[in-house]
This record gives sequence, C-alpha cells and structure tokens, in this order.
Amino acid sequence: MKYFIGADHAGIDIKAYVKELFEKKGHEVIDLGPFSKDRVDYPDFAAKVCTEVLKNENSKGILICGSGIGMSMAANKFDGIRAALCHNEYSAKMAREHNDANVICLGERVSGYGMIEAIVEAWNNATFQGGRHEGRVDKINALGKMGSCRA
Ligand SMILES: O=C(CO)[C@H](O)[C@H](O)[C@H](O)COP(=O)(O)O
Repeated sequence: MKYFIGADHAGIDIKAYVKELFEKKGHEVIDLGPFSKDRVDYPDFAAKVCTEVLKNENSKGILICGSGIGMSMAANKFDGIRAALCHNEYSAKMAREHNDANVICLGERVSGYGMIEAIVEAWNNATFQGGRHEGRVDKINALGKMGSCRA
C-alpha cells in the first residue's frame, strides 16, 4: 500500500508526524506538500493527493488542514474518492469497514498527536467488510457519475 499525504499550512506539523509514523511501520509515504508554513489553499493539495490516489490502484490518501473540513469537502468532489473526516478512532474504523474510505481527513487544530495516532492506526488496521456495505458504496460511486442535480 502506497500513501499520498498532503496538507495546508494549518496541517503541516501533523503531516510530518503521520508521515514519520507510517514510515516507521514500513509504509511508503509520498509527501505532496506543502513544505513550508506559508499560507496556502487546501483545495490545491486535496487535488494533488486525490489525483494520485485515483491514478495509483493500491494507494490511499491522507489530508490534513486546520479542521479537516475543507480538505474533506474538496476531496469528495473527485469521482472515485471517498474521503472521511475523522476526529476519533470509531469514525476511522467505520470509515474503512463500512464506507471503504480511500482518503482520511484530519484536523490539526482539533485533534492532538495521541488522538491522531489512534485515528490513523484505526483506519489503517481496519478492512472493508463488503456484504451489505458493498451496494451502498456502489451507490455512492454512482452518485459521483451523475453530475449536478441542480436546475
Ligand atoms: O478548511 C478549513 C476550515 O474548514 C481548514 O481548517 C483550513 O486549514 C483553515 O480554513 C485555514 O485557515 P487560516 O485562517 O487561513 O489559517
């Protein structure tokens, strides 16, 4: 499994922390920036990470901003991306087991280092359960292909 990671200026410290955690466990982590604390726009980095996740079959994405909200909104605009904003371990586990989330979004201004570690571990150790969840995820994916429903 290959991981693509990205942040904005408000998520850069957690980006470095999660990258190190994953690398210590032997995972390949590709850091798509940013590389300084200069103010940037989270959609730009959500786009970089989601594009790579969609291009690389055996990969997942990790996105961090201040709250995690902006990253999750931006990431879920990509057809094929199921991004889950997680502030606790239970949500992270469910995001994999029930929703097959291929991107996790985290909030550096919300969750402390210990909680972030527990969240990413829970997400990483969980497996999609399939079964009754399969059809629901298929329906999410189909929504992505429908385009706008607005008049
Ligand atoms: O998208 C967000 C809020 O939903 C993120 O938390 C951003 O990191 C945040 O908006 C950045 O704010 P800043 O005041 O420009 O640091």
